[in-house]
Amino acid sequence: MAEEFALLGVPSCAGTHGPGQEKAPAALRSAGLVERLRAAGVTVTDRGDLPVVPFRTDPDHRDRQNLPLVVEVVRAVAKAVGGILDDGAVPLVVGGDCTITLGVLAAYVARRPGTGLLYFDGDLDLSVPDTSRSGILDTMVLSHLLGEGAPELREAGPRTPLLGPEGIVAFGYDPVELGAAGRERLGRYRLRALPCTELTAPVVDPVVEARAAWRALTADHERFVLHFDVDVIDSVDFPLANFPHFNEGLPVGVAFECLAEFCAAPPMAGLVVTEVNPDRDPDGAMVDTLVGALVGALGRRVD
Ligand SMILES: NC(=[NH2+])NCCC[C@H](N)C(=O)O
Repeated sequence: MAEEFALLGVPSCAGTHGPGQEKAPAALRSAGLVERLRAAGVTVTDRGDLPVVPFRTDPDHRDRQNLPLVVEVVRAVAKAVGGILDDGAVPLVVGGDCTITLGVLAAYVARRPGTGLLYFDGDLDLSVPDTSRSGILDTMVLSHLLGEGAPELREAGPRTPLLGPEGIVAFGYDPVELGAAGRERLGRYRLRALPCTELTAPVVDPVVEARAAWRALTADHERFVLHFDVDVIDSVDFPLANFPHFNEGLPVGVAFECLAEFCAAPPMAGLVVTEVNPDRDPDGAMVDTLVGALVGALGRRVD
């Protein structure tokens, strides 16, 4: 039976640095995401959007900004993605900030415990409230998946930790943003994580590395969720992400080739796209290019 994708928009800025990402699901739809996927032979249904959560700061809780709101969105995502999985479809979740991936994993862990996470992101997001300067929760996604940080968030899924370190492979992170606490966690958990700097070295073939990354993850996991944060792309090339990485990250073509490699992998069982900020793209050209890359990547699953 043909694989069916189910598109879910999560227009939330609850856990991030500024406004704009709440417009991403609508922008991707206007750029023809659903129609272009269908034209490429991908079966997709549109499940609509969760409620819009506009950006705000939280001066009363500076180290864990908007925590109750982030938890609410995570729970709503878990419920909606759970429904998609129960229907036998493959979630295609469009954020929204990166905290939504906690909800996606909560849904998988409850139903399909042998699921790993390929974290294709410009940041490792290993901060916790106690040491974070910004208190922005989308910088703390992996730490909460691993069972650290704010109890309300790390305990929002069916088990804590939601994932062990062996359940995660990170790909393309920017070491400049890591910080001392992140470096300590990276070492302590022995996380499998390949920085962007190692992917852009002259002798390295990034697609070969991408293949090795998903294969390593699926050596002991039946399937994986692909988290794709567009901030893994160098902002000089493609300044669409909410949090910029100028002269860091992957060249746009390399990022899209790796995206295609991950998306074509048979064990890829769900895709989350985060940090798309249409305010950074007034003429819509980058959103259009991104839709083309997503369609090309998912189209590779169709024979
Ligand atoms: N997930 C991200 N955008 N991370 C970038 C890190 C940003 C900065 N160090 C902060 O804590 O706010």
